[in-house]
Amino acid sequence: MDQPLRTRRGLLIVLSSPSGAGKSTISRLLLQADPEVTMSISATTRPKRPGEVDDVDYHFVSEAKFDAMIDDGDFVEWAPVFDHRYGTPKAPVKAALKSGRDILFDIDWQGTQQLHAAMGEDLVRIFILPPSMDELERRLRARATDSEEVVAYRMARAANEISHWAEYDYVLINRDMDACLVQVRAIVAAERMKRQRQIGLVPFVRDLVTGR
Ligand SMILES: Nc1nc2c(ncn2[C@@H]2O[C@H](COP(=O)(O)OP(=O)(O)O)[C@@H](O)[C@H]2O)c(=O)[nH]1
Ligand SMILES: Nc1ncnc2c1ncn2[C@@H]1O[C@H](COP(=O)(O)OP(=O)(O)O)[C@@H](O)[C@H]1O
Repeated sequence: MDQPLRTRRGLLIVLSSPSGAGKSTISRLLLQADPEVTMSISATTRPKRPGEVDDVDYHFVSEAKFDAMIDDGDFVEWAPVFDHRYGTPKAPVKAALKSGRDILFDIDWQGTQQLHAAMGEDLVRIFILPPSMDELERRLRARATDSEEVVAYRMARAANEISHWAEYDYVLINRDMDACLVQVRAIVAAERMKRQRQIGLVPFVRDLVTGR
């Protein structure tokens, strides 16, 4: 009898934020905590940072390969960000949704708008704000993966990314990482229940009232 309760459509969960606000960290913690969530691994033309692993953090590809992926219709969305291009491969998204699993996207506001246009119904958009611009800069430096120049460029672009905050369904302030993760998990839990009500509960309620 509990089988229908688990039947639900997969969610498309988007996390966006200015660079350094904490979305990669929150994504990693959510994936560790919740086996029903898979990560969408983007393709990018940006160089690999120290510690990043190809096909785990990103699919690091050449400009020519990225062009070919566009031409082949491999992306559900793609956009230029910080002088590089980033795109979401279509096939893993389809596979996750078909199997009823949720898929998590760490993408910017441009990609979020495109996903919304393509598959808005099951999209859950979460925007992460830093507690202050000073703290954002401190986190970018503390991460110690980017040069001074790259940090300055990302700070200069932060206000533009933040200007899209109101296009999101939920807006969180990442002061404390644990508290922020609790909030993200609460959102995911509530959004799942919404879909269960729409799909999984229909046969359950039918059997309930007919006494089967
Ligand atoms: N539209 C789009 N944006 C992406 C994609 N992958 C990553 N991004 C965004 O590109 C921006 C830069 O990402 P990254 O170079 O990893 O820097 P970080 O945000 O500082 O970790 C971030 O805002 C990401 O959310 C993608 O597939 N599509
Ligand atoms: N709530 C927080 N408090 C303190 N440091 C944080 C917090 N959230 C993230 N960080 C740190 O800030 C840096 C940037 O976080 P990251 O997840 O890489 O950001 P993004 O993916 O948004 O660019 C990392 O060193 C991370 O450990």
